[in-house]
Amino acid sequence: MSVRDGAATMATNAGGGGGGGGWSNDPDDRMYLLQIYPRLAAQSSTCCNLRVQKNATTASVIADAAAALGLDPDCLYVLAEVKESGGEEWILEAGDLPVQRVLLWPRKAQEQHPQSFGFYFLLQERNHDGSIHYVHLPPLSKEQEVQRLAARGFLPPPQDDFADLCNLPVLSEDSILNNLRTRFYKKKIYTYAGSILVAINPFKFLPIYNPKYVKMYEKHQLGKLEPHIFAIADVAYYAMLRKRVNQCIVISGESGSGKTQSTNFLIHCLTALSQKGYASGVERTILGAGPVLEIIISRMMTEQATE
Ligand SMILES: Nc1ncnc2c1ncn2[C@@H]1O[C@H](COP(=O)(O)OP(=O)(O)OP(=O)(O)O)[C@@H](O)[C@H]1O
Repeated sequence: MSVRDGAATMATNAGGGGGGGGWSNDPDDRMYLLQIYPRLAAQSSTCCNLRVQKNATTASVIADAAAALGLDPDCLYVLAEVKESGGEEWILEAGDLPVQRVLLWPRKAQEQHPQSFGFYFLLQERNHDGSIHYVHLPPLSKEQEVQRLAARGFLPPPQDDFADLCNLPVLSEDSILNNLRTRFYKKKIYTYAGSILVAINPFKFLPIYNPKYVKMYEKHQLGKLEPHIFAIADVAYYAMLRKRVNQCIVISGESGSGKTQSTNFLIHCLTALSQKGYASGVERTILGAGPVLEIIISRMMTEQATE
């Protein structure tokens, strides 16, 4: 492929990574900005900014880039599309449409594509025997790739903890325990698994059970706020009012895990919700019945086990 006059393109400034916005308002003659980096024997650090139409071919883009960069028109050049995130460098055919490639890149890299974004075009000479020198960029691990894309703003920053275990990118015993541990160290003792609440006993008082929290979780859709036992109480309470059907909250866990304490928090929230006044004699009565109920239930279970 030799350099020839480009039919569809207009060369603008050579040099610098800027180049202004590349999009015209009229969809028919919309111009797209291509930033092309030369990788030549006589290396220059300048980049060439071209404004081209959507149907500009690789051949015409090469011709314009060579003209804009003042390169020898008798030499053979190729245009390579670089996608660092995939460790990929792809030589375009003469008839390929570079703008179509750009439109498949992450949005941020579409209007401006400086090399630092990892998506760009390279202009390089063909070898003397006509062959093309492919360069394989060192492949990135999945983790590195995600980090780089996040650093460049193509992906949201990686989360180090998830309020709902269902959102974990990898679901395994390790990832679940790591997530619960990370949250626990941040004093987040509650985590959802869908509509189930996992609670880890902090063995110390946390200031997250005062009336302000009852109010905050009232009539809130599960999952909208940080996981909390009051959110479970609230969902059960309003489901009972709406459906006019008794609701049941199952609390399970090993001895000392905090079942009694969680029951107390639930009763506290339920009585507050039902009375709309937060000092309640009803709460005291129900809480007082708790130990009696516990003895009855434990007795029933022992009897069942011995039958
Ligand atoms: N959310 C919490 N915040 C502060 N302390 C807690 C919390 N949950 C549990 N605890 C404390 O942990 C201890 C054990 O809790 P609890 O008695 O509720 O466990 P349990 O699961 O009911 O135990 P068992 O099954 O043996 O009756 C208690 O001293 C309790 O105050």
